[in-house]
Formats: sequence, structure tokens, C-alpha cells
Amino acid sequence: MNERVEPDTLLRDPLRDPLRNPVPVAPTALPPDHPAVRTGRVGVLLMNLGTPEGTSYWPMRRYLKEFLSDRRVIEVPRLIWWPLLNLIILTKRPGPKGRDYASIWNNALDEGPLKTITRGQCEKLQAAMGDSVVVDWAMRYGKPEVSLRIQALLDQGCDRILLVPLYPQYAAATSATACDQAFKALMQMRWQPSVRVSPPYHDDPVYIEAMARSIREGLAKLDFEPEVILTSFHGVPKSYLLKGDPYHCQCLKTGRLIREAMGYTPEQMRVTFQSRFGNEEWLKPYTDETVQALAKSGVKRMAIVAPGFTADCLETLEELDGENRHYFEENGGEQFAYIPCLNDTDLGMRVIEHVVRRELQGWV
Ligand SMILES: C=CC1=C(C)c2cc3[nH]c(cc4nc(cc5[nH]c(cc1n2)c(C)c5CCC(=O)O)C(CCC(=O)O)=C4C)c(C)c3C=C
Ligand SMILES: [Fe+2]
Ligand SMILES: [Fe+2]
Repeated sequence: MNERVEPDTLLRDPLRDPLRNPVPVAPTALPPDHPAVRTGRVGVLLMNLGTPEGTSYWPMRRYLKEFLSDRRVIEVPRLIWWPLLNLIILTKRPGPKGRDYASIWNNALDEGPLKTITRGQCEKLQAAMGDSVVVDWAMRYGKPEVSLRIQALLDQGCDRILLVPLYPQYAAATSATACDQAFKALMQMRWQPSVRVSPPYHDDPVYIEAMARSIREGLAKLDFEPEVILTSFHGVPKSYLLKGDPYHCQCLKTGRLIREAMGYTPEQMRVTFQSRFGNEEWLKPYTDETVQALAKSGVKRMAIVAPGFTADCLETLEELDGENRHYFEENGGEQFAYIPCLNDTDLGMRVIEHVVRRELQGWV
């Protein structure tokens, strides 16, 4: 039986449920202090990593403290990590990293690009989905907080919520920690919504095709043809792979599928891992070392693309397009291109909408 009954009526007065009580019954009076009941809608929460509230010392410190205190991100025992973080990293890192953020900051809105782009993705997804769902967005670290945006969805009557970690490849340090944050909020609730989590989409043909088209379009705008293209993914410590995190394998698969879709050899298009942090070994090959080695070996023209990032951010705009361009050029490279992320372009929105519509089946 698919007939929909106005849920508000059911909740306020079960005796009026026409399915259970076809004969009209006198409505039961509601107690005057009966709380408002809002229900019957579906919410979609896009979740990304987060970005500092500003580029000066204190906002940077607050952001780094929240990020680097997450046990899903840093698995070093607390007794060792606490003094390292509080006495060294949080004193030394906010200054230089704040300057890096300042170089990519969206000054018009006074926010990091990750925020601007994620908001754009939310607005465009809402427009594409129409009134069938309420779309919102949140950040795992900083603002807007996951718990507050879940509450906002509940306040609008969403009793079913699809959580969408905006990471094509699953990692405990990204997708899982975003979901932890949502589940932590649910733990406080008397009346929890029903929740679904969208899975990684690292090998989804719609995503692979969007990446391949975006790279082709990016290359078409260049006045040179790269000899090598790197698909660079954010790294994680190698120990996370050894403990069973599927991230490494999902990145390699994405890289291979994009390469095959584009018809390149493994020499022409290679997977590398960037953004190493600390002294531990991370996933290899490292992007920065590869860029330097390519330049030193005589490669003159190269391009980099970052398929693991749904939005451009510090790690792409400053690290790939800035730092790595510099490494290439100072080691003899001549022409370097950074191809932007899918962001909220039509191609990018096609991927997000595809994932969301698929995961909402049966709900809308
Ligand atoms: C130290 C451990 C870190 C792990 C593990 C890690 C994994 C990881 N991160 C992303 C995506 C992003 N990371 C970003 C910035 C960033 N990452 C770390 C550390 C780890 N990341 C730090 C300390 C920072 C802040 C900048 C810095 O101090 O270096 C960003 C950019 C955010 C922005 O505001 O622009 C993204 C995005 C992924 C996908 C990932 C593992 C799969
Ligand atoms: Fe990171
Ligand atoms: Fe692997």
C-alpha cells in the first residue's frame, strides 16, 4: 500500500488514520502543551572537510587543533601526540599555513574556496532536485557544523536524511570521521531521523567520465601538450593502508579508470600522493618527489589533476598549482598546467546529482 497519509495528522491523532480507522471517529483533543511535529520531508547533507574561519593565527590554530585532534586523522597514541601537537605544531604551523591560505583566500566572501565551492554545489543541487528534498551542507571541522545543519534539516520537517561525504574515495580520515560527527549529533536525539550514507563513488562511470571530460577540456585550453599527466591524490600514512583502509586501492582504481578512459599509457598518466605531514612514511609515490624527478629527467611539459578533491582548496590551489609548479620549473621543467577540480561546474554537478538521486531511491 503506497498511499500517503499526511503524517502530521497521523502523529497528532492516530484515531484519524483512515487506513486503520475507515469509519470517522471524533478527533481526540491535543493537549495544549503538545510540541510541534514536523515530519514527512527528505534531507540531503553534503559534507566536506572544513576550512579555517580566517587566515590569522587564532582562527588557524583553532582549525588545526580541531583537525589534528581527530583520532581518525592522527592515530599516534595520545600520550605522544598531545605534547607534540600542543607544544610544537600549534605554535609553529598556524603562521606559515595562514599565509598559504591567504594566497588562495576568497576575499570577496572572506572565506576559503572550499566553503565557497561547497555552498555552490549545495545551491545547484537544490535547484536541480526541486522541492522533493531539502539540500544543505556542512563541514567536518569548523563551520557550518554538522550537528547544527542536521538540526536545521529536522526543523524543516526532514525525518529521513541522506549524508553525502564529498569524497569519491573512502578513507577513515575523511568519510568516516564526517559520518562520526553526524552520528554523534544523532546520539543526542530523542527522535532520530532515518539515515543513509552515500558510498564512495571512486569507480562510478559517471564520475570517471566527468573526470576524463574535464581533463580533456582542460588540456584543450593549453598551448602545449603535456608529456606526463599526474593524477595526484591526498596521501595518508602507509600504516593506514596496512591496517585495512581501502583508500589506497580506491585511488589506484580511479587513476587507472581515468587513464583508460583517456587512452594514455601508465607512463603518460601516473597516480601520485600529495600533502605529506610529519615524519612517518605516507602512500607513495609522493607527488612533489615525482614532479622534481620528472623535471630532472628531462620532461619539459606536464599537467596535474586532483581527482580525489570535489572542490579546489589549499591542497590543490596552493600546493599543486603553486608549490609543485615551482618544483617543476626550478628543476628544468618549462610548461606546467594545473587542471581544476570538478567543483560546481556542470560536470561536477552531474556527478553529485547522480550519486544523490541513486541513493535517494525509495525515499523520493
Ligand atoms: C595529518 C594528517 C592528515 C591526514 C591523514 C589527512 C588526510 C586527508 N585530507 C584530505 C583533504 C584535505 N586536507 C586538507 C588540509 C589539511 N590536511 C591536513 C592533514 C591531514 N590530512 C592538514 C593539517 C591540513 C590543513 C592544512 C595544513 O596545515 O597543511 C584540505 C584543504 C582544506 C582547505 O581549507 O582548503 C583538504 C581538502 C583528504 C582527502 C585526506 C585523506 C584521504
Ligand atoms: Fe588533509
Ligand atoms: Fe591498495
